[in-house]
Amino acid sequence: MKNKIVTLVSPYFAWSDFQKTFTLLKPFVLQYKKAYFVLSFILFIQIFFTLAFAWFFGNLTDAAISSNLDRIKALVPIGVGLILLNIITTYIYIIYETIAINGIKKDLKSYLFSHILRLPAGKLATLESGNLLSHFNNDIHSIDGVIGSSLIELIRLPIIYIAVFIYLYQINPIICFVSLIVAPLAIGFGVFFGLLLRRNNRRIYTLFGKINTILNESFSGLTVIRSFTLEKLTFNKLLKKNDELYRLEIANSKLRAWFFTAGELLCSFYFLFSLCLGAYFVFTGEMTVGSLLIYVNLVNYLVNPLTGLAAMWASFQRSATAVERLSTVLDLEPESYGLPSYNKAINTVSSIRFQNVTFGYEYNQIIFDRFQLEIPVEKVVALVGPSGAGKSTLFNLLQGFHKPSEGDVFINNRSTADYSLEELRSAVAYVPQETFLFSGTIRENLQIARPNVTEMEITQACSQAFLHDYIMSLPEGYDTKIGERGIRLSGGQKQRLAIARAVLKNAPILLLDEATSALDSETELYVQKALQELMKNRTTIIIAHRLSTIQNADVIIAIENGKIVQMGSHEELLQNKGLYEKLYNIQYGREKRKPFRAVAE
Ligand SMILES: Nc1ncnc2c1ncn2[C@@H]1O[C@H](COP(=O)(O)OP(=O)(O)OP(=O)(O)O)[C@@H](O)[C@H]1O
Repeated sequence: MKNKIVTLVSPYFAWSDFQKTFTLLKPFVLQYKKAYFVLSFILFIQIFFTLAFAWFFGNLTDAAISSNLDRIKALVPIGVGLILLNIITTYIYIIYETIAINGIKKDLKSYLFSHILRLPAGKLATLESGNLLSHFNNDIHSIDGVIGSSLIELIRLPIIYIAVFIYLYQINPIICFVSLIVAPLAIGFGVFFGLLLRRNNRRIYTLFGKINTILNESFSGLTVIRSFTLEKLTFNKLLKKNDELYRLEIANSKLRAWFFTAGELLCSFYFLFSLCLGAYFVFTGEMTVGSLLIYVNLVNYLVNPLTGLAAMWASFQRSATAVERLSTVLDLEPESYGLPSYNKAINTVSSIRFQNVTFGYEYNQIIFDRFQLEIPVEKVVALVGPSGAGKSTLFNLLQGFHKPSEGDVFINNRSTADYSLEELRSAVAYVPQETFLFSGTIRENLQIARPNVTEMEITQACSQAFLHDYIMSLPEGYDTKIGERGIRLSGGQKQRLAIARAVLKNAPILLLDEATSALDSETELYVQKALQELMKNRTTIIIAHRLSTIQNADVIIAIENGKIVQMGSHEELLQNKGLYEKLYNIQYGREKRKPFRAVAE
């Protein structure tokens, strides 16, 4: 039986929830301890006001009934003073509460973003982009339950309950004791509804994430949606989730309505009961009318704190769900302590070596098994092989995006694990298959290559990438906006912009992931020329999809299933009947050998 109850309750209530929530938020809350100190101080003043106002009304009533004008005259300035002080403290309270809550949210947002930026590629790949956005847009905004007024209420409500209880006990102990009977009922209600709300909130937050993912994917994959006429399907997918969310929100509001109605009912009955009992005591002469007024003013504080605590519990459950979701990201170990920034510590490269590298992205997956490769420095090395052979994985290992489970990658006879991430990545210029452009101007997209690039370096790099003339033909030149809201660059122009970025980065190692899409021969020629300039005096590794582009490579390495099966020059490999010749024949056919050699001189 006991185990059954534990199993039933544990999804809703776990001590670890409290621990997790407070451990995660503690450092952020401590940053604003001054604000919390002011809020706590005001809290005590407000408790004093609550009692003082009740005392004021009661005494004023008694003074009026006994026609004591002097007493009335003495009480009026006290009432005015209390009102003024109350206004001032309320004002200060609002300001400091905003400072604390928004400050914590701001810090948490920055911390979360920097944490995500520092996560290893493998772990980041497991997180959905929609969920990541949802952490910023929904989860962080839902932590009020543990950092805002609810936290203050947690302190205020028990204190106000005790203070009012003691004060009213002096006036009439019997009515006070009735509140003790109501207390367990009020707390029970709150806990029950709070737990139900928690279950719904979990589902709601998961749906927020899913909806964000659908939206995110739809906007970035709009072309695919259109060409496969997936509009209706995508719309229905969103519609389904949206309906589900709507139903859950309605269910949530019904729960909240039940909860508040039950609380209200309890308070009203208790109020009515105490009023009748009080009226009876006035009738028997055991209480004055003024005392009854004090009672009427304060009696709600004997039940409200209890239902209030329950409401706070419900709000806590909401926040705990949000924290639970945030901790799925924050619990992941980042790969560096600080945020990497450009740091060119490796100026020249004397050796690059993969030594006994064993690696798989997932547990039990083996892509490389004791892989050995020495990359000749300041040469052009081309990697060829069928899809899935492991070419991109070699790039990932060299840049430290993933770490080998055994063995090591060495640069200048030093393990890449011993370089900081910023040293390692600043030594590599990577030209990906698809160039990513940030929204902003052409200049801004080039400036990201390295800090403090000069105007002259930018124009030189663009000239070297055969892009300068085109940029200058645009009305706003280098200030032309590109990216989401700007002009669209063609595939070849994007590639050349990526090459210009690599020229500006001026790193000793160049990694080129050749674009699979074929360019027209003129653009191809420009891209090839730009690349040849870029490759001078650098150690270049190219993943070649179109074999036409690598005939001049110093070494071609053919990889299959994570193993080197051939190595040599274009001519050497063509003469051997092996993987390279097979790939070459698939792409060009024997009869087309001649035109192949004419490209990109
Ligand atoms: N993030 C990942 N998680 C799990 N497996 C992966 C991941 N990335 C790649 N793989 C797997 O690793 C293997 C090697 O992939 P890799 O991308 O290195 O091949 P490739 O030779 O570059 O292929 P392509 O020429 O098609 O780009 C493949 O079987 C692929 O499915």
